[in-house]
Amino acid sequence: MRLESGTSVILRVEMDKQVVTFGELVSLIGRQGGDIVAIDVIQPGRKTEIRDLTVSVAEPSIVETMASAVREMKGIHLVNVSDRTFLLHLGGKIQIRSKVPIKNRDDLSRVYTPGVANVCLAIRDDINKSHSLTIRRNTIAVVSDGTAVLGLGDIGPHAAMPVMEGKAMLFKELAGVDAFPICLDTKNTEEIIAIVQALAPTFGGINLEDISSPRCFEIERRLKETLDIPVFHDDQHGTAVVLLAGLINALKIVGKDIRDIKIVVCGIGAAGIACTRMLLAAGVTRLVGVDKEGAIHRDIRYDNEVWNEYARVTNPDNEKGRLAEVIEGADVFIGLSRPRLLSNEDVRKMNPDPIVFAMANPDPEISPEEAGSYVRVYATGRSDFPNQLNNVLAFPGIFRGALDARATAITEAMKLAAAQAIASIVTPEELNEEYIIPSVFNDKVVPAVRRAVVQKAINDGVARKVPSDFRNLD
Ligand SMILES: NC(=O)c1ccc[n+]([C@@H]2O[C@H](COP(=O)([O-])OP(=O)(O)OC[C@H]3O[C@@H](n4cnc5c(N)ncnc54)[C@H](O)[C@@H]3O)[C@@H](O)[C@H]2O)c1
Ligand SMILES: O=C(O)C[C@H](O)C(=O)O
Ligand SMILES: [Mg+2]
Repeated sequence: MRLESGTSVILRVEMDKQVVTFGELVSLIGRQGGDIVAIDVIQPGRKTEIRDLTVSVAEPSIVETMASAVREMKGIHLVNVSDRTFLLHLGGKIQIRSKVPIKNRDDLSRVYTPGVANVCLAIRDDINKSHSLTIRRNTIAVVSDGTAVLGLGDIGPHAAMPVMEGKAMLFKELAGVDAFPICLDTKNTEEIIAIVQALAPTFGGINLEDISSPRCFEIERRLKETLDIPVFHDDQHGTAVVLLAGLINALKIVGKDIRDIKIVVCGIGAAGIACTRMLLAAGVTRLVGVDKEGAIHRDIRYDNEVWNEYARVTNPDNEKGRLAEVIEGADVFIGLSRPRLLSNEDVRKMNPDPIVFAMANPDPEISPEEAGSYVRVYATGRSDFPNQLNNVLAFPGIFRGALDARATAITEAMKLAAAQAIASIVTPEELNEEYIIPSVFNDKVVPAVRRAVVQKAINDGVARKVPSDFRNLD
């Protein structure tokens, strides 16, 4: 179990009262470094009793040793150990609620039959009306197959669900978008495409999430071609938007030009490839991609066709070798791979004023302690360090804008404008090493991204509707 420090856990214990007293259990927990802060009797009994003990611990490591000691105690059966995070997940994190009450027959006949039939027929006659007369107007699907969940890898569709529920919460809380998590029990590209196509009438947009590369590219491309609602692979484009926003601001601090710097991108998967594309579009010329086998270069023919294309457009000096070698002389490190791949020794080989964006979740490629003071600007994808570079800064506002404009697609210009909008929220007076990117909780982010996205959707001709705040503007 992953635990935060200074956390509290709940031990559910079944006690055989003929063998052990509660006092003995309390003192054992105390000796192990646990502080019992609450006791709930779950199932009282004369012989055996089940109790939940809320125990506060200073260090996560204490939990394991304390649990083993409790487990070994005669007369005690440790039913389970759960922390607050687990409890928050009981029964899932979201629910569906009606917008109108059904209190009488009249309500019933309008929300359901017979009244509803006229609405159905209106949509049959003009399916565009589904965007205004159904949940499509404000609902998107968050679709995953569980193959690249955070940096945890292929943990399967069931295990992916808490992340997808979390994404749905972020959509709702930050941008008022209703998002429904859908985890598919298939890794088959064709099946995923067919399923999402079949689901499309229910939704105003599709957010693909945590689908591993290279399948994610084909899935997104084909869905974009065939659907008339926006399809957006968040790990690719959401990440690229936020990364560019962060880089624009970090470069202002170190006074370097995007066209002169050397960037090393570690992890050439969904996020790494999309970020590379966006960086090249933004003017980067010296970029080397590194994956498990080392630098991606032009002297190898890769099975992954996307990497062959990657080798063609990156690595101008055709550098070879492992991360520890190609990091030499880099100005920027961008990690979109796995935890703990970059060492302090590696960052010391970088040019002065290095920028390190260690974006693997939940643990970055290098911790802030390991990065040390040599790194000038350090950012991660996490919320518990400064400079959170996380796609959550992008996807809520992007879909808010796309839904409001009833967009048919999310174009390159819409993404670029979103990146600039995010970067511009940090004013020159505010900008510093620990503040290159606005907080997720900065309430200017979603409106700014939405505005930029709607404007570009209109310019690019993908808007089917001009939102009222964009009408009658000079
Ligand atoms: N901060 C953010 O907003 C954000 C957004 C998207 C992804 N991410 C993180 O980026 C990482 C990748 O996500 P993804 O969706 O692109 O997954 P992915 O599976 O498509 O790509 C991961 C890539 O990392 C490579 N890799 C694995 N071990 C490596 C190693 N030792 N050295 C170099 N490369 C290695 C894999 O081969 C793969 O190509 C994850 O940790 C994810 O949490 C962060
Ligand atoms: O979920 C996140 O926090 C970011 C990103 O989508 C990821 O897969 O890591
Ligand atoms: Mg993701």
